[in-house]
Amino acid sequence: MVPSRSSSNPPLASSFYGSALKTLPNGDDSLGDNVVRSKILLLGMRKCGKTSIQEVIFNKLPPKQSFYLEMTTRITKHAFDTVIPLEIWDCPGNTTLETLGAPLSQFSTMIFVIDIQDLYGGPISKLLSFTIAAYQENPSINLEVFVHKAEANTDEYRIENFRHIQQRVLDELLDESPEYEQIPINFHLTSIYDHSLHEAFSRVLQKLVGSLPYLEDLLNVFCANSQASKAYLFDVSSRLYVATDASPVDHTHALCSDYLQMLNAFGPLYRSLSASPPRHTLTSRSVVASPTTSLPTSPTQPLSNLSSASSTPAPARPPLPEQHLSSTLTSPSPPNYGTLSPSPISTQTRPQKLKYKNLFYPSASSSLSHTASGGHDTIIYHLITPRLALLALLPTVVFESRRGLVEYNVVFFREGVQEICEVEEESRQIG
Ligand SMILES: Nc1nc2c(ncn2[C@@H]2O[C@H](COP(=O)(O)OP(=O)(O)OP(=O)(O)O)[C@@H](O)[C@H]2O)c(=O)[nH]1
Repeated sequence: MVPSRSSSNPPLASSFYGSALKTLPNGDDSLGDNVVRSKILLLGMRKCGKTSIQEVIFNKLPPKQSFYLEMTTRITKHAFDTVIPLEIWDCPGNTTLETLGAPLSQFSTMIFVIDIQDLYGGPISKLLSFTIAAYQENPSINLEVFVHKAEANTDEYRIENFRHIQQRVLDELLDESPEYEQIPINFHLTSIYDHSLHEAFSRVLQKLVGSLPYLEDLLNVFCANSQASKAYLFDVSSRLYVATDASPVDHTHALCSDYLQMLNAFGPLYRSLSASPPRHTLTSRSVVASPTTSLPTSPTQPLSNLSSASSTPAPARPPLPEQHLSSTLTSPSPPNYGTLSPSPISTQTRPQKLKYKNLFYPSASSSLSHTASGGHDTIIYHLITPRLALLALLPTVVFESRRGLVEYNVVFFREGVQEICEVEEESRQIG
């Protein structure tokens, strides 16, 4: 089936687990869903790949099918719910400041797409006019440039063209006025045919998530206490990572993204099975659906603290079991696993949050062949909220010997993330 961009019938995609993308009917200004959405403006010349970017990330369009997308003739607004609600404006190639029909101050982010194979004169002068106007109207706007279709160039030309575009934009801004030198513009090399697009868009998204430092703190603590070498909090549907721990993002991003894609593809096959309680082992050892997890109680911190942008240190809540795993690893006598059996993670009767009540949290794991360091790693997946999942890598030996404790740490991690998400949602409710 050829995907059409001109359809005015929402939704394009939705699912219970995962994010939902809705296309707003032409002319509609809002979804009427009473939430404040962060608006992202997607601009560029004709055929530079704007709609492909939006469709591949948010509507699971197979990249090769982007060839059949029709030309965008009117501004199309897409609403997408992840850790924060987004509204993406896909603009036709001939959009100007006058025809945009909205002040640039409304937007949190402007993404300007430049085809790496294009002649750069036209796109760059358009980029400059939007950048200067955006900066004057809204100095705090995030300005992002996607140098797109990067895979079409050889490695050598890709980097050369990327640098050339970057330099030319900065030079021309400076020519306009010396004060524009300070405009912060971020450049990304992207392609729908590899992971670069998801990685770049993830970085764009992260700048909009006010609670990012807290999510990162939770991931750092999880990694430290579970001996994980890397952990990501992914939006399940779009496969954008909304946060990661402090270690550098490397090839593990592609690994986790591919694993999530595989689970997204096969997950629905298991859903009906896992609907019946209590727990079902779905494959020999790799995919497990757990029933609703009862979350351990811990003292509640005022939720407003979590969302404040002040320099307050990491919130007192959620209290992850500090050193829990590491201390037991060095403990001479084996810990009492008691209620720490792998799945269900905890069966204690604890107060549950209404919002996440009656949900079940599938998990999965797979052991990987030799890693660069020569050892074996295991990749784990745990659903954290209906939209977010934790993906992490840890040594297989740790996973096999201390799986219960790793999963116990996941319970605390989940509780922390759920609270942060609740705060984000509350702060964006209108009325
Ligand atoms: N090689 C390559 N082609 C791409 C990439 N992204 C998009 N394309 C192709 O570029 C062409 C135009 O893509 P669109 O998404 O329709 O571009 P657009 O900017 O929305 O076009 P208009 O609606 O005319 O403004 C299609 O043939 C896509 O398959 C990419 O990363 N690499």
